Amino acid sequence: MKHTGAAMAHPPVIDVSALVDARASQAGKLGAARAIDAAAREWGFFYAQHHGVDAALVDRVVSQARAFFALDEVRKLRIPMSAGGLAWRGYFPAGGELTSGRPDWKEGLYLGSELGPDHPRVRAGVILHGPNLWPDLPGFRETVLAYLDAMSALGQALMRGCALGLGVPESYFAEHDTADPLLLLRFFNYPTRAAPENLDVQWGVGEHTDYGLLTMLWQDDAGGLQVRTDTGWVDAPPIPGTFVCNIGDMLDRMTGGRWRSASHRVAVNTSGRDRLSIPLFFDPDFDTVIAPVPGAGPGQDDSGRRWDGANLQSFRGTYGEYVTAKVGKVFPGLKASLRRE
Ligand SMILES: O=C(O)CCC(=O)C(=O)O
Ligand SMILES: [Fe+2]
Repeated sequence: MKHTGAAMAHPPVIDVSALVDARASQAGKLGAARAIDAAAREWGFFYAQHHGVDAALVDRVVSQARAFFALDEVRKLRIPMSAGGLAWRGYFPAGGELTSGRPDWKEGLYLGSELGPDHPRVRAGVILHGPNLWPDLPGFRETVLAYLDAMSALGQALMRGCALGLGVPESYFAEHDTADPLLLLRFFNYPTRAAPENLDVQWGVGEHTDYGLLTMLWQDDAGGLQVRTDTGWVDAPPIPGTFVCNIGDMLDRMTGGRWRSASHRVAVNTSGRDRLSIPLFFDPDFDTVIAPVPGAGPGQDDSGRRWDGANLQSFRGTYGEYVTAKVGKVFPGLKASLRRE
């Protein structure tokens, strides 16, 4: 796909206020929806501006994330991912995640919807479902849970725009895929200190696509996120007050490839200070059978252009099946615990 008009230096910034404001006009909603459709086709990425998420809440989340990473490693490792089990929660140190087969030079804390031991899916041992592992920091839990709620509402609003952009009723995704969305939240810190020489590190995060519907990312001002386009890699620089949003594999699949689940990566941090990023993955209900949106064309084999060499358009099954196959590759240690089940 060619970029129209003047070449854009980065994915477009879209005013999404009409999608979050209940009093907005239909024309306003359609304007935002068309902009999302164009960006999703051309880039698979856009910046959401005027998104309505309380800036003070975002500041509190950022402060909590910084406070967590500032703890010494021994304290961070009091909540290791190995203690999170199948729920996929907790802390991993730099070098512990292999996004594209090599260790990423980042440390992270995995969080998500808080589900107690009596929740049916937790009882049944369904992966990605369970309680969080909370660090011992005042206000951490309340802040994260409030942020999950606010971002879930934004995710639903953006999905209404996605539906309108695809020419289906605005409630389409809420009715078919996101009545009970899978929400995963990650705090990442990309250290300035160099990786040890014996570790085969090339990226902060290696090239990959996201698995689900829509990712909404807060990033600090250090930079380093890059997006793959038809003509090469392009920076997605920090823009204050926005979330970087990108289309995941499931929206690519459901639109028959009309929308791009674009490859992206993060360069090793050379900014001279640690880089903080906070992606929120807004994904389909675990048990939803992934089906094409009405009017979507037949998907064509896209294995030739995909980073993982997989033909995404041939995927059939539930989102749970898709994501289960993916996560084991990223954390080999947890895959082993999965096999024991
Ligand atoms: O940290 C970032 O900027 C991007 C992280 C990312 O792509 C991911 O976690 O899927
Ligand atoms: Fe990603």
